[in-house]
Amino acid sequence: MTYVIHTRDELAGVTKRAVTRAVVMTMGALHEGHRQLMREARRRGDEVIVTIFVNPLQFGPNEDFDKYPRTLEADIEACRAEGVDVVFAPARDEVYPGGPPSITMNAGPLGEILEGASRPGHFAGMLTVVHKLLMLTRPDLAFFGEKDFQQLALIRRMAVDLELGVEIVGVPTVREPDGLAMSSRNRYLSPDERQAALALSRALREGATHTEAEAALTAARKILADEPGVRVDYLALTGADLGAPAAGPARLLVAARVGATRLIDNVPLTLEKAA
Ligand SMILES: Nc1ncnc2c1ncn2[C@@H]1O[C@H](COP(=O)(O)OP(=O)(O)OP(=O)(O)O)[C@@H](O)[C@H]1O
Ligand SMILES: CC(C)(CO)[C@@H](O)C(=O)[O-]
Ligand code: BAL
Repeated sequence: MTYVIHTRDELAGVTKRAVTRAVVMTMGALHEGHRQLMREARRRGDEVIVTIFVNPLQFGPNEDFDKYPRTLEADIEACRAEGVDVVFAPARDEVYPGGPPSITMNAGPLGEILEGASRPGHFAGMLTVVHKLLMLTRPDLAFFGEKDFQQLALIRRMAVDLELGVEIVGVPTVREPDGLAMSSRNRYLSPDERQAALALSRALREGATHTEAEAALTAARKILADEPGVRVDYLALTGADLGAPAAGPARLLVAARVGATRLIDNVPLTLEKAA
């Protein structure tokens, strides 16, 4: 029997596998946010793979690659507790056997704004390793957190633009009871800095109570300005696709330094009126 097919839906029908494989990519130092991704992956996948790899390619020369927390034993325990089937924790040479790759991803215009403006090359390095890890693990589903909202948008874009044949699933941000977005980098904060860092989620929460763009930004800006321990890198209001804000679903995003630690956060909001 020879099938001749003409549409991508038909192609998906003939290439569909019996088992649904789900992947969660991480840099380790796992917390409840990562565990939520694993639970979603477990719920939708027959097989769950967690990757743990601190990717040198996405760190700038003055960033925290060397001091990034590495807690492999505890991470494996967390994966076990979530019923993960496979933990893939490769060494650098395993991912980049020939040294740094000469062919890499270009993150396009969306990779140049916000995080991309502050961290040149970050998204190209991130997309390159995500693409490699997708090729190595060959999943049907891949789970990423909304905490890294621009990253999630870029990975979705790459999957569509390059026909990667993987469904990218976004998972809402998991927060500490006091509102702080969970992040491996929260470990760097002193008790005073952690207190100051609460201004980020407080500002976003307050901003999101407004339905007019300028009012949302002004409210968030004021809360950030009132916290001397926080140095804002950017506060931005965008459409839900990170484009210009219009009436409807939008996103309020912040990046700031608290001491030496750079944190990001974002929340959804709905605008009645654009800026
Ligand atoms: N609080 C969170 N809620 C939901 N998903 C999260 C949260 N924090 C991280 N993730 C997601 O977990 C995946 C792995 O992220 P990563 O290992 O970089 O953790 P991280 O806490 O974001 O670390 P970092 O502090 O270095 O930014 C990403 O898809 C990221 O968006
Ligand atoms: C997606 C990722 C694992 C790629 O290194 C990283 O950027 C992260 O942990 O968010
Ligand atoms: N959590 C996003 C990866 C990074 O900051 O390098």
